[in-house]
Amino acid sequence: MQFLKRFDESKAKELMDEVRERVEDILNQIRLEGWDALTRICESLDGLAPSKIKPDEIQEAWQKLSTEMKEALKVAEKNIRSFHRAQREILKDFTCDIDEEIKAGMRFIPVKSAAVYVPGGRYPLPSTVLMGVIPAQEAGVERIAVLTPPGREGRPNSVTLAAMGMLGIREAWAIGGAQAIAAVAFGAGDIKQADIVVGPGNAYVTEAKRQVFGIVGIDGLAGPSEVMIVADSNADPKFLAADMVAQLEHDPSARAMLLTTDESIAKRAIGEVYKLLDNIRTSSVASVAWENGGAVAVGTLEEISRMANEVAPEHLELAVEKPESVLELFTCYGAAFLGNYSPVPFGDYIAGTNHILPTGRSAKFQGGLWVGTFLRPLQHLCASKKAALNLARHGARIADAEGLAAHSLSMRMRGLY
Ligand SMILES: NC(=O)c1ccc[n+]([C@@H]2O[C@H](COP(=O)([O-])OP(=O)(O)OC[C@H]3O[C@@H](n4cnc5c(N)ncnc54)[C@H](O)[C@@H]3O)[C@@H](O)[C@H]2O)c1
Ligand SMILES: [Zn+2]
Repeated sequence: MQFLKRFDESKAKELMDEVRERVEDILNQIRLEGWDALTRICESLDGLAPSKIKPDEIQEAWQKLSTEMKEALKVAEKNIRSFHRAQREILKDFTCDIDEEIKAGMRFIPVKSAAVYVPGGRYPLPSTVLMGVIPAQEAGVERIAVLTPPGREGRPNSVTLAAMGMLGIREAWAIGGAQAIAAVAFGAGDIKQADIVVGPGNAYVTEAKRQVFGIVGIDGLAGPSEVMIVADSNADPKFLAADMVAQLEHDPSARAMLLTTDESIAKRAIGEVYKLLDNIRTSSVASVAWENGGAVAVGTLEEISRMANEVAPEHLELAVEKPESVLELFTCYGAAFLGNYSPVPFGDYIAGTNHILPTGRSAKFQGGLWVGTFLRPLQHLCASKKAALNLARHGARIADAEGLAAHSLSMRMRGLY
């Protein structure tokens, strides 16, 4: 691989240590002092006390939304719901015969209570309301609480509220950051503890989810955005540049990597990135992200796929001829976008796939948010009296080897009668 531009990794570790300590402190305060600590932290970070968003306010935001925006959100809802409903359908309860006398099975039962974090620090993200809430609804979760920062005007963005209204959300809180995650992970004031906390966020939010995992469930680690674009001579440098800047504008710590088999495409795409950064409204964020987290390299498709499977990017875009067959080379990514006409933003907003996806190499061990995130696969077993004899004979030997006498007894008793 020949790099034309590399990441600047120098500050990354220091920053992560700082975030880890800061978040640990926030979580401890809220765990020990509840609502009082939550209030103190919200006021100091976002300038406002935590507050409940009334159901009327949510419904009113939906009523007041323009017809065009309503239509856009409806199209997104329809597509996202249809993809996630199809996921629910593949998770069927089943029982199988291990042999004639032993049956085993699984049931998929939803968690009772889920909290969905919707980012809103730098930009309001009404799209994340849809991405977090619809899969929970399709899974059959009873209580869905949404948490989102209050925003500069003191209330969450009106489109974010309208999206909640469209989906019939009744519980929402204007609280952001690690403190929002702590509030639903431990419970605080009137905020009840949730069974699972899902949703993307900045480094603080993501680190908070990592630290509360085990006390509550989490969907995964969906931190600052990343894209890896794989391009051959078929690609359009203007498309490539727009797709890179589309990731970079999310956060100064976002990343965009272009790997191409064609050096001239790489050079032209870099030129287009600088042109865009000169003009685009979000260039103050995107330019910092490009300096720190922009990378461009040229190599063979084999070299590229090897690197991609190590980096495990959140988004993988395949701007190549025959993307469907090239996809087979790639095994670690949150979501893949095939061909020149499936840019990542279609997945961000409207096409149906989820945008809450693993970042920071976590696609090596997890996928993105889906209906299964909210469903617990519960296993059960039923052996007949006849099966017990054989199971006890062999099972007791293993228990005896482990020295677990009551285990052995429990099985042998069943085998005797
Ligand atoms: N991976 C994914 O699936 C995915 C999807 C969408 C968005 N994202 C990411 O979500 C992130 C959204 O970030 P955001 O910052 O705009 O909104 P956010 O809502 O995640 O965070 C805002 C909150 O961070 C807290 N905060 C800010 N500075 C802090 C500090 N110094 N110490 C402690 N807390 C602090 C504040 O309380 C604020 O309310 C972006 O990084 C974006 O890339 C990821
Ligand atoms: Zn995006």
